[in-house]
Amino acid sequence: MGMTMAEKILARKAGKTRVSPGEIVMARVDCAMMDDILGPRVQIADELKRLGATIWDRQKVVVISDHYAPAANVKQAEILAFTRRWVQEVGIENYYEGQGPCHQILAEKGFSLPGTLLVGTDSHTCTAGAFGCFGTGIGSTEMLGVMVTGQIWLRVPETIRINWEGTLARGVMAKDVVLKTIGDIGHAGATYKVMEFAGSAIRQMPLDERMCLTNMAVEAGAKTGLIEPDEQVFDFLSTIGRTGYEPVYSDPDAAYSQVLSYNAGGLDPQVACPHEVDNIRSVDQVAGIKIDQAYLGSCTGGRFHDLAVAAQILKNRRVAPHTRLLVSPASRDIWLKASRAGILDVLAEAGAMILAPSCGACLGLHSGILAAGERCISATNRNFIGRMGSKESEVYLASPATVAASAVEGRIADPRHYL
Ligand SMILES: CC(C)[C@H](C(=O)O)[C@@H](O)C(=O)O
Ligand code: SF4
Repeated sequence: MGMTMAEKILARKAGKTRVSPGEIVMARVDCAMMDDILGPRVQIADELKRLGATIWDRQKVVVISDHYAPAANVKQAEILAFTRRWVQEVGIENYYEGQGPCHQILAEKGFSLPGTLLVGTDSHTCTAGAFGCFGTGIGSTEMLGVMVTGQIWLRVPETIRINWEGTLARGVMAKDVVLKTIGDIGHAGATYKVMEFAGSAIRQMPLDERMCLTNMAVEAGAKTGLIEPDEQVFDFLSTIGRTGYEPVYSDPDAAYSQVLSYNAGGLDPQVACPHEVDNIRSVDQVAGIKIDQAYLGSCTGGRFHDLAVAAQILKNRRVAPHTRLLVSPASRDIWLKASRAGILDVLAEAGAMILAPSCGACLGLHSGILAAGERCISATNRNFIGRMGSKESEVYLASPATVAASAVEGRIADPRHYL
């Protein structure tokens, strides 16, 4: 019996030749990421001091201040100041602040490497799976253990194989693929499993799009999402000078707990309605619903490809007068690239507010909070009650294309009419 790529990575990290689902292993971590919310200031720094412990390998630790940066109030500013001081004090060189959501930064800086194990104090650490890296979110207590030992115990998850074959229609994006998948299996449909995305539609996707798929795996409860790495991944890593990793691939006779198969050509744009990610409708079922805000951004929907598609739709058009379009590029690099390509100009000319790369509006912390009774269509990954502001606001999740088309009409709209 063969192994899935998740099993192969965990076997490697546990120093074993093979592992099976259900088995508990002690795995060596390749990279440990802490963000500003659940990172050093949530006792990790204090406990390390109390234990008199040192960090197992500072080169393998990355700290990213993204949720609170730039600070919206004194409390956030204090947390950022604490985090900054701490990395200095303990000598962590991999510190990034205000450059964008951590999962995008981990990818850009080459910490999401094929065949490796990455843990982070943020649930969307699964984003790294687009690079063939087993990335998973852990709590702060668990992270304290990793800081001291460099190891973590994990139960080997079962894997669900999700095949998408064929070619997506124009105006249909990875976000639609993942919303459709989660709509079918439910928001707990992959609990503690791996979602392995495969098939010709996935292979055709740019890396930016693949990251949207793996990013949302946790929204179905998955331990991680994975995609077999290919030339696109290797080429990207070589441009940033990362070498020496060893990719893994699933064996043809690997065992899956479930196999789902889809025809990409038949997919319509999808929308997740309030207040659950699996409350899915196709766009034509909800078209016409009035919106107050449209949001393009986050570690799900603020990458270069997302902004480029939105700009195609918004070029020579205007955001509807009663609607706000907010754009937060997912990193400083994306901000610069989009700026140089003229994309930010197109968006701003259409009436968009261009914001700093940050988590801000995605989780209702700052830069775009919703008032009671307001409705937002968002390229992000969560639409829980109150996620982006008031408990009496509503969030609809959709692709960047659908968000852009909706901004033009001021109502939920089908992007295929604009492309
Ligand atoms: C704040 C943080 C713990 C959280 C997460 O883990 O995902 C956040 O990034 C989110 O998207 O809700
Ligand atoms: S989902 Fe939103 S809040 Fe969470 S890491 Fe991504 S951008 Fe930040």
